Amino acid sequence: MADVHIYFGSQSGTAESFSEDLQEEAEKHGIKAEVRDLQTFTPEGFAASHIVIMVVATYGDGEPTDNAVAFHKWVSNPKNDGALKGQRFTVMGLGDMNYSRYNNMGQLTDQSLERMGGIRIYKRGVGDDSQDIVSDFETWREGGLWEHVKTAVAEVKKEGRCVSLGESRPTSASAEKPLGTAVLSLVRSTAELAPEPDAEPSEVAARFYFEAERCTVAKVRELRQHRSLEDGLSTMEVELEASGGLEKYTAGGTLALLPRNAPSDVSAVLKLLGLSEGDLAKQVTVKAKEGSGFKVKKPFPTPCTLGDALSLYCDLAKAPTKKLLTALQEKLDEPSKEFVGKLLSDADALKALQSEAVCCRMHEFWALLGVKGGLDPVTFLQNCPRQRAREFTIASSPLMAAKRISLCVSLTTRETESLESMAEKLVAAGALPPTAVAAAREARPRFLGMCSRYISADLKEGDAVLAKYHPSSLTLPSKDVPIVMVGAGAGVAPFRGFWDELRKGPQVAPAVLFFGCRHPNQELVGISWVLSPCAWQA
Ligand SMILES: Cc1cc2nc3c(=O)[nH]c(=O)nc-3n(C[C@H](O)[C@H](O)[C@H](O)COP(=O)(O)O)c2cc1C
Repeated sequence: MADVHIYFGSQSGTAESFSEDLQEEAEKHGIKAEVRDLQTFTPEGFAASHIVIMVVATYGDGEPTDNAVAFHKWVSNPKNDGALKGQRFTVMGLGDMNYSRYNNMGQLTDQSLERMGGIRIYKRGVGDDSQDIVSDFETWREGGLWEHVKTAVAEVKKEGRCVSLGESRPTSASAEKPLGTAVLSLVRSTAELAPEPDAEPSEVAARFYFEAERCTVAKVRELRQHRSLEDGLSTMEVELEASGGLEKYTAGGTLALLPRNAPSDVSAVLKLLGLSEGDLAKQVTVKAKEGSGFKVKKPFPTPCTLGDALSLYCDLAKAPTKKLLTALQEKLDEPSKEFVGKLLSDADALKALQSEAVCCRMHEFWALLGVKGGLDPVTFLQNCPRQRAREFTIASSPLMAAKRISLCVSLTTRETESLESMAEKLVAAGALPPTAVAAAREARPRFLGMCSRYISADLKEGDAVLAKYHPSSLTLPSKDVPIVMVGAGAGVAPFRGFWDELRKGPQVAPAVLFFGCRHPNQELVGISWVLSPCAWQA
């Protein structure tokens, strides 16, 4: 029975991975900890936890993540005051300083748990995703978290509280069957596929793959006259067929879209796995290690092609995580195995290679270690960091185009810090082999946003994408009042949808839209669709 339950509210996986780190660290401190997804929240189960660590992100406009909606509703209801009497808690909130309701969920959760009778055992942490959220998390954790948790564990034991396993168990979508271990395998064709066990997503990112709508791209259009990926002046208009859950979209809402890795990154990783382009058509399938009668947690929907697994569900634009390195280490040859061991025991060196400043991609990382092939494909697929959907504000209105959703996407790009200089330092420290410096010289010196690169360079009419709609609190005023809208670049997106609403709706008060752009000679196409409705201005 766990001493501590670590609950996470996460949309794109950060809070989830921080929770896993906390669990690992708790074990090192001799504390038994269990990570729980707030998706499985029940009032009885939560109240039965005597010590909780909450890691909660904020979404929308100060709102809970999808998996924390029920929990947030429950803790916000004053009728439940007192329901958590004596529960020990601490909260780590994740947010982004650029949002007006910065870290709202961390703050509200902290206040609510106290109001409900909980005892705060350690200060609330605040992580800012616009700066260095990992450092914020580490600073919070290292400021005395475990000492306070240990004291709380001792207090709870002294009070003689014991948690009955039955009442504290979270519920599960397919709870009837016991949970088995998922084992992936690769088969040559669909004819060789066996029936798969019942399954649920293994992590927050994976839930998106299972729940998103598969929709068709109706149009992709460049909004600038001079398109250049490298100078960052690519802005695209994308139109998607709004099917299924997307049909209820609203202007100003959010569309989350799953990107694909760059084909060159997929090819480079294929070589590392000892496979060729011909193998992309192979099928990835899952079974339960324990046999039939067990359900499993799947990392992504299967059966699927190896091509989809690598380009859609794995994030190949990142250096490997500790989890992937640990899983692959045993099957590596010397001296790569030894260097992986060194990086796993040197947290600073690994963190430097994973940093956003250098943006070392998957194949670039392995090149630094001198690994040219031989990584086990199944271990890689099972443990690779998962691809996250990226969110865009919708730039259309269902009043104008009920079955079409438009997005306006600018390429995100910047120079990276020199991987070569970093490699030199790590070679000098013995964390990388001497060949790493030459390998680092081959790395791409620019960061290109994962989803904006995909949309700018690869997406085309007729393609299928995975997308999910989220409502937003960004709406037009309900009263007929004068409106001023100001948007620069792709930031004009929600106002384009609002403009359409205003043209179709009963508004008589004047409205004006100011559009800002960098180069009058390069952005005429973008301006044309923004300015033409201005003629309507009252
Ligand atoms: C669409 C969207 C809306 C967000 N809204 C807020 C917000 O209102 N307040 C805030 O502090 N952070 C906000 N954030 C930032 C996230 O909370 C932050 O990136 C966090 O690290 C995400 O954690 P997760 O990966 O566990 O979901 C928002 C992020 C996105 C993508």
